[in-house]
Formats: sequence, structure tokens, C-alpha cells
Amino acid sequence: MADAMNVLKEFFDMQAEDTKSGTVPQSKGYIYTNSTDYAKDGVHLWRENIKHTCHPLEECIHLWPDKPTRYQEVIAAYIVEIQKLSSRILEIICEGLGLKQGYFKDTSEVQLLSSNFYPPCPDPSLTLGILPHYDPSLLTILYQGGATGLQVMKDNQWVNVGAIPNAFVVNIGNQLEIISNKKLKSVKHRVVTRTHETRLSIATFVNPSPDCVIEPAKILVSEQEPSLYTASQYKDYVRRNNAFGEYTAAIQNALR
Ligand SMILES: O=C(O)CCC(=O)C(=O)O
Ligand SMILES: [Fe+2]
Repeated sequence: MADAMNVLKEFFDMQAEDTKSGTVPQSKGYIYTNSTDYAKDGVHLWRENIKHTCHPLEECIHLWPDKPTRYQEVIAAYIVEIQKLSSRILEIICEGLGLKQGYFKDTSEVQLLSSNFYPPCPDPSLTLGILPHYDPSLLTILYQGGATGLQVMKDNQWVNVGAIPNAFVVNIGNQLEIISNKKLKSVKHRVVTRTHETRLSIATFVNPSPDCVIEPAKILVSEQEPSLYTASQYKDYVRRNNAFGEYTAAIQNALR
């Protein structure tokens, strides 16, 4: 975990030196953004971000940044562990919902990494690190080191998520809400900025493969509890909801 954080910090430090403002959206590879492009973003978020797909690992690893030189090796090792962790968590959720073993195998194949670097912000009242949103994933495994800033919506109030070093935050995403027919609820969250602290986070979205049909599990639907969602292929869901904002198309291409 520490290695992954270090290599991402180095990556963000290198961008500060040699990247033009705005974005490097590529149809394959990775997407780096540093919201300094006011006009285009509309909202000025206080963060830099890198996104790339991690599945299948052996096919996409060479499309990731090659500087710092250890990036590919370190992040691949991190992703392999995250994949094991998310499979375990999904097995337990599966059991908890009373679904048959292995129910999530096909729906949890694709990992998408999204890492954010939030510099200190001179006036946190003026901007956010990331706007309130729900994750379009099945699950999100978030590592935030010991940093604060993440908040979740609970009973109509923003609640700070404790900054526990060496702990992962596990967010339920929209797909798990659909499959569980809302027994599990996708969590609304945001990141606030801090005057003196930096924040580096690594979110790994555990996503269904694009063709996978997502719908409430049959066993969770009955006359008393009718289905609350219609079936949809994950790729259609992503397109319809513009799930990754202006990078939706680039990410869809990368996942193909
Ligand atoms: O940077 C964070 O801690 C939050 C990231 C997040 O919510 C996201 O990428 O969806
Ligand atoms: Fe999120």
C-alpha cells in the first residue's frame, strides 16, 4: 500500500513539472486530469486525477504510465491484492444476501483505478475536492492513507469518514444496489478540501464487464418486494448515466 501511494505521489509530482493544463484523454492507456481548465470543467475541483483500466492486467499494464519506472510493477502488485480482497468481500456479501456462491464472479471482473491527489487549498469554503456523487461500480475499494476529507451522506447530513491508516474504505456502488434490489444502498459521498493537508487516495472501482446484464437477483424479488430496477447491460448503464462524466466515452473504449 505504501509503495502504491509513493509511486502515485511521484507520478503526480512529475506531472506538475511537465504537463499542460487540462487533460490527456486517450482512448487507450490512461487519463490524467488536473482541473485547471476552468472553462471546460465548469466547476473547478481541487484535485489531480489519473484513471486507467486494470483488466485484463496483462493486456493493459504496458499502457499505464512508464514514469516513474516502477509504476507498472508496483500498481500491478497492488491491483492483484485488491482483486483478492474484493472477491472475499463479495463472497461475504453474497452469503449475506442469500445468493448462490459465486454469484458475483462475472459481475466483478473489471477493475478501474482512479487515484486523486488533492493539494492544500487556500480557501476550502470556495471549492470541493470532488463533488457529491454515487459510484457507478459494484464496489469501490478506497485507500486514503491516514488522510481526512472524505464525507458520506447519512441521515441527510455529511459525516466525516475516519482517517484510519492502513484501512480500506469499502463503498457500495450503484450496481450492488441494483442487484440487491436496494437491500444494500449505494453511498453518496464527496471530498472536502483542507487548508494545510494534502490528500492522496487510490480508488479501485470493481465493475461488471461491459456486456454483463445487471438486474435485481431473482431470489430477492417477490410479490411483496417487486423489482425496483429494469435490467440493463452495464455498458448501456454507463452510457445512459454518463457515469464517468466527460471521460465516459474514453473509458468505454479503454474497457473494450
Ligand atoms: O478521492 C477520494 O477519496 C474519493 C474518490 C471517489 O469518490 C471516486 O473516485 O469516486
Ligand atoms: Fe466516489
